[in-house]
Amino acid sequence: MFAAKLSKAIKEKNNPCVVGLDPTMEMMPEFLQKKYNVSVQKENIPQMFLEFNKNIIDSVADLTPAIKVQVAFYERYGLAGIEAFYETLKYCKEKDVLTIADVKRGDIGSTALAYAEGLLQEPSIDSITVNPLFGTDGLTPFVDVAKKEGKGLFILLKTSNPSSAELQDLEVEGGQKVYHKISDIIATLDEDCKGEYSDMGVVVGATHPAQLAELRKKQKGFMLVPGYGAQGGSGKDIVDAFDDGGLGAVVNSSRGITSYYKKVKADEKDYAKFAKKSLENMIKDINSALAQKRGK
Ligand SMILES: O=c1ccn([C@@H]2O[C@H](COP(=O)(O)O)[C@@H](O)[C@H]2O)c(=O)[nH]1
Repeated sequence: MFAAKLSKAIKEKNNPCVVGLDPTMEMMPEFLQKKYNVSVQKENIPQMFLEFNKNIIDSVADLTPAIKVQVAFYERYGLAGIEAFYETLKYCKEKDVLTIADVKRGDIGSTALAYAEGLLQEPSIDSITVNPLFGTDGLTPFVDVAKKEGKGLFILLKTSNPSSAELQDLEVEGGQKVYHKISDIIATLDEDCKGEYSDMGVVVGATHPAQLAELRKKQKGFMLVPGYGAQGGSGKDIVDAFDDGGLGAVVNSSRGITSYYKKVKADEKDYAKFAKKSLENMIKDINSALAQKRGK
């Protein structure tokens, strides 16, 4: 059900680009810092983040099929930060935008079930990211709850960071690498999938174009592709994450969108307008790379 909703939203908005809301103090316009008096009242930081996020959501909601919210940037500020995380997710849903809670959870089965129920039974969360390091019995509770709730998973498969090869590319058996083994396990999680795409998706970085192509052929779920923009990925790097109809993947950019006003030295009052501008640039880049691929 999640994958079907995501496909529908991508088609309606003609856009597979996802906005990431990972707020930091450095990202905040000075006028907001003053408004919330955060140099004195640090406890106001989460409320400031929430206002920052809401203005960006208002600005991009018509364009983006989904918004990814990385929990670390909220947990950093304790209970009030966690409240801002959930308020951000709720606001996305009010604006009819699907949500990806980037929580990267994973544990032994009993704990995984607690994580899965806590997150996937929350109405404002449509999908979460999951860490597969515990193997099948650590993944099964997430899969079971996701199926029951009609929610989606994005399971880490080949991450975007420079050191991802240290473990994920280790050779295991018959020339296979660790990420191949993870891919095989994920492929077994939804064998009875009837939809066009499985709700059991994967995360593969935009910084790994060859693996995007390879894993697109093996995986039945949507690909969440982080690493565009701030980490160096571009439209031409990610085209093979998509099927011929331009579906099957969403590409995330966080800092590249929310900090764009700083990059182009725009008036800080216009930060949300420039977030939209950056998203429009990203959409153009990706849609033209996809059109070029189709034209080949
Ligand atoms: O392999 C991964 C998995 C997750 N991420 C997350 O995506 C965003 C990327 O932020 P940018 O500012 O666009 O670089 C961030 O929330 C990461 O935690 C990833 O980058 N790579």
